[in-house]
Amino acid sequence: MPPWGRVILINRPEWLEYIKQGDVQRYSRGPIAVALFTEFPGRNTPVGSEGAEWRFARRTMAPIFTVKSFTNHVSSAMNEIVPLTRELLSDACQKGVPVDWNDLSGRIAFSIFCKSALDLDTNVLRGDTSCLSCSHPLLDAINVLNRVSSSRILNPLWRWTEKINGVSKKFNAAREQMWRLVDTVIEEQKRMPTKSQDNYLANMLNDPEITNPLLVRDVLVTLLFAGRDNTQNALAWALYALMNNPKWITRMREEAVAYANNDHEVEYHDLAKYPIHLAVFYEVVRLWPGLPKNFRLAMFDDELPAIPHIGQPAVRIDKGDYIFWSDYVMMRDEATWGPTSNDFDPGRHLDREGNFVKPAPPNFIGFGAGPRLCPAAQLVAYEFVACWAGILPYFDFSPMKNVLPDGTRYQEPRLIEAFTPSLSCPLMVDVRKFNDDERTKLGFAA
Ligand code: HEM
Repeated sequence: MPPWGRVILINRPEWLEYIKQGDVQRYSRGPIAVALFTEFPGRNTPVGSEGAEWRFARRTMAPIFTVKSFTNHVSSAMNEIVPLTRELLSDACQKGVPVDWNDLSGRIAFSIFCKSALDLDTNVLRGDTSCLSCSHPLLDAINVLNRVSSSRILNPLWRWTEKINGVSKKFNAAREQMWRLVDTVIEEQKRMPTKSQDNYLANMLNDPEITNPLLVRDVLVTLLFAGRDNTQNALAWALYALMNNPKWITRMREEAVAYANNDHEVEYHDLAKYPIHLAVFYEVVRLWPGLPKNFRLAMFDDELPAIPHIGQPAVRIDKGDYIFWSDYVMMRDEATWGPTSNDFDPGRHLDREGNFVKPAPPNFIGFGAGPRLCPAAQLVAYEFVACWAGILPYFDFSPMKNVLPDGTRYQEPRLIEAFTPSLSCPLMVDVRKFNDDERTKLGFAA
């Protein structure tokens, strides 16, 4: 056995759940992942820390993932951002221009987070399509950091190779830029006593237990990254899957029309009324999970339990072994999900009466399990439902028919090699707005 332990690849959900339940106590991310995450998103975050620091970072983030925050802040952000998205899509229809839904999803996700947690208008999303050609320096910097960080997972020599190929310079410049921008947001919040003191950042700054300014910065960076990236991917893969399975668009639309309210977008407390949307969301996360591949380091000798029903005996684990798995492969495994495991079928999360049946570990591990379970699972489900319920009753989408003057055409996206399940290319779609007759037929009051 090599001195650094064995690398054990697992594909049984029972074992993955076992390891995740032992997270922090018996299994850790290990020094490789911690070194990677220390660079980005930062040392003082749940993803980049272990033990007491991890606990403190989780507690620092907790207020953003409460029902109070969803009800007071996220719902009110959705009331601005969803109508703005509709305005933008209407503008695209009027001008007859296609839209890169992958890019637009990122703008929506980024705007929701900035508005709800920081009370910040970033301008990456406006009511006309001209905003689609403008970027935001923070988004650009995070994109560079994400791409470079994920390439490091498979390159143990990155500290050296990046010096030679110049990538480390690019990474450091992007990180400086991101830190500067985040520090500016923090300073502005501190300077503005009249500004709402009831947002997440203000509360964090007023918390007497949070004395480390680097913690505030790292936590914001993590949330900006996670809040944008995974939400973007879920919205983008959803449209890709839905365009290939239009009957689910019809069902979502019917559900959205049934509960549509002229005064406001879907509110958090109404989430349970949207079983079809929730089933679609969970099916998207099953097929394109938040972290397609992952690993842990065993901190003690241990044993993966026997699985009697498949005749699998227990497996010895030694301190120092690395356990690898792929959520992506496991959640498409026929042995767990049946012969249609690779198909997009939200129906598998609905019972006979059409109630949503939330998939859970061990089979469904799209949000992880155990102590490191994604704290945002409920938040992102709400954002997803509110977005689609606010869009599908008004618009129809189809893969872009024409080829643009610069040669851009509709392409089937693939999963790229990254931390998160990012799309390999723009998702170019044509958008069509329903006219009044069509909307009446859909069930909207005239
Ligand atoms: C569809 C959307 C999302 C999916 C599928 C997803 C998935 C996951 C998964 C699988 C993990 C566990 C990682 C592990 O075990 O190593 C995780 C952790 C985490 N997620 Fe999410 N996530 C999503 C959205 C978000 C959002 C919107 C945020 C923040 C606003 C967020 C914040 C975090 C944080 C901070 C952790 C680290 C938890 C820890 O290590 O204690 N996630 N997420």
